[in-house]
Amino acid sequence: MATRRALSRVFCRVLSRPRTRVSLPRASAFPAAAAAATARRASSSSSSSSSAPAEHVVPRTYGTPSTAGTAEAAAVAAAAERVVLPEVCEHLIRHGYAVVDGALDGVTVGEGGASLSETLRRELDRLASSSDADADADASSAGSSRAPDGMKRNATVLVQKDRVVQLEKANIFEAEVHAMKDEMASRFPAFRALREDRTFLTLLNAHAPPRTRAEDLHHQVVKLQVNFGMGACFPLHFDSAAELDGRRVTALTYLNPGWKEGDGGELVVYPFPSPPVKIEPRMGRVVLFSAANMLHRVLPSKARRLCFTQWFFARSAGGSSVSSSAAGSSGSAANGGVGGDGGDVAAAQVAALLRPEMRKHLMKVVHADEWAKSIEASHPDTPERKMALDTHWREVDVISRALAGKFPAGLAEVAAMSGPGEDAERARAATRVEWF
Ligand SMILES: O=C(O)CCC(=O)C(=O)O
Ligand SMILES: [Fe+2]
Repeated sequence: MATRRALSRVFCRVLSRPRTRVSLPRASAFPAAAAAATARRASSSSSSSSSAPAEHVVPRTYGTPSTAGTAEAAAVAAAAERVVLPEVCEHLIRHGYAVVDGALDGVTVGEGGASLSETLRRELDRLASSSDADADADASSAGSSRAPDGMKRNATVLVQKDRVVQLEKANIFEAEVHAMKDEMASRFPAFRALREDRTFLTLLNAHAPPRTRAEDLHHQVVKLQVNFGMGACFPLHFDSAAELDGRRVTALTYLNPGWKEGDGGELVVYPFPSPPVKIEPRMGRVVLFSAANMLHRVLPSKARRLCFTQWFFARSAGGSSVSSSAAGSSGSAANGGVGGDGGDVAAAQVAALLRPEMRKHLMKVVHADEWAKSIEASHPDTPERKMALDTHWREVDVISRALAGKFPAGLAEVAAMSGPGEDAERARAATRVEWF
């Protein structure tokens, strides 16, 4: 306990660092993408061609997406080309996250139509505002607002030794586009196009190429979310566990034109050993990060807040290159660096601690108190919440004892490296951290 407190005291800091982001110019600065979008629109609407008829056989295709050739599909593809740029992917790979502004605002749905961000906002607003008076038997359990028609309360599954329980969040509701019945999905054509169009996924594979075929991005899901405010939030968490689930990249898009300072609901990412980064949920902003390795949370929101998530999956779980090619690790690192001289031992321990699998454990200790408070803030006071908190503190104690016993020299260095000041910044710059 004393070790844990000492460690988290060393590490705990306020979120004071200004936001880092990759800002992109608006539509007109991307003539190639704009031309491509126009061309796509033109080809989808024109029915005649001046060139000679093709001689080759037209292959039969299977599973043509229902949105193929629509204005929504063209807009979604054009927006993906503006988000998944080489420099954005470079930032994503190097820092574990990237923020892109303005990409969806500059693309219109059809000639002279609304922007893609506004079109998506209207669709999600319509879903979040729908209510079936009889449908929500669920409102009482988490003591909050009722579920919009077609949405479900966000819940985390807690696996206990002998049973599985649901830990529900207050005032946050979600819907997965692929789970919608056809009739319902057809009422949300822009989201349907987003789920079906593969431009985003293909560009991620092209600009952030996986090191093995098994890690190639293979499919995607889209989850819509409404947060009704009243302090609703997400606790510290990772989106996936690489060994259990093939999710590699998370892309969040925020649709809140009226967001202002004081509304809360900021996303915080923790690219440790760099300081946490607070990201406001502003209209049209897209945030990408490593689904398996980026710790994040959502701060309590005072205002209604809309967003959606795109998750990009490898074909199957496991096969993560980071677990097999640890950043700068040596054989002795996993063994606490036994056998080298002092400096080598500390360096080997730092490398071992910063490997994604180990950093995940380290994060629990570093942010132990904030993590517990975020669990409390995100869920009503129920036996399930108590269970989650007990599990959290049990894990923190086990991990802190294990790490302090095995990596004493490395912990001291990592603590110094994650602090403020130029020396710490230099140390971080010299350390390669793997995110994917
Ligand atoms: O709403 C957000 O900004 C993030 C949501 C999130 O972390 C999740 O759905 O896993
Ligand atoms: Fe998340």
